[in-house]
Amino acid sequence: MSISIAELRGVTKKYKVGETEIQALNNVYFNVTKGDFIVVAGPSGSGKSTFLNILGSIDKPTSGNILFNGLDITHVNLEALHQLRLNKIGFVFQSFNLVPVLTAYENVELPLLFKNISKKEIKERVTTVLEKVGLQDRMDHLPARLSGGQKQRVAIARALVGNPELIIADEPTANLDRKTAISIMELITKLNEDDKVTIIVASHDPYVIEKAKAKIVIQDGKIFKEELV
Ligand SMILES: Nc1ncnc2c1ncn2[C@@H]1O[C@H](COP(=O)(O)OP(=O)(O)OP(=O)(O)O)[C@@H](O)[C@H]1O
Repeated sequence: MSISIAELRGVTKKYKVGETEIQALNNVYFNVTKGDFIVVAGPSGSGKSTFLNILGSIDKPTSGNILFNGLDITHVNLEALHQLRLNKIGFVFQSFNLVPVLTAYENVELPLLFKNISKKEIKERVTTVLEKVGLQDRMDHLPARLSGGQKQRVAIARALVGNPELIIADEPTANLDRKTAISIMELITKLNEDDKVTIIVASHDPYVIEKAKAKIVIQDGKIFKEELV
């Protein structure tokens, strides 16, 4: 039986820009289940980031419901959403979003500082996850002294360090050269295959699409195609 991690039920998202209303998502139903590795494709501006942000509770829908682990979280308070993101979801962004004045180690450590975990355990977890992404010899480097691929590995380590149930990656290879993009996707694929991490990733990149186990396409705010890759 498949276990639901995150689910959208009839989700619509509208943005207002001056007098104009933009409908970024239009009555979307979708369920991410445990162990999935889904790629979200679709043209620029079709609603991929909006879809991921709502799935990851970074953003709220205009109407419709969001469930996480089967519980309706549409109307829970900000503190509960913060705890959900901290404990259950890891985010990876196209532009890495690292804190420039913190080292690789400190960037990965950051989410754990909001949790009640001993210093010893924090050190063990940060070191283990940085080793997993192959950065054991770059822990003390500031982001400015890392390559694009290394920065994205730090971001992946930061997303993983809290042992999340779901990793959401928004165009994780878009700012990387081909070779680096391939090594980042190999890492993400391995996380899904070996550690059974549930992954949903937005991308136009054919290599990313090829690696995923399933694909959905969003166009004009609707999911119009769902197929196994
Ligand atoms: N904060 C916002 N305010 C107003 N309009 C927005 C906002 N965020 C997104 N939009 C609009 O919503 C639509 C969907 O945008 P979204 O970023 O979700 O698309 P996308 O598929 O991720 O695009 P891309 O592939 O270019 O990143 C677009 O028309 C965009 O201009």
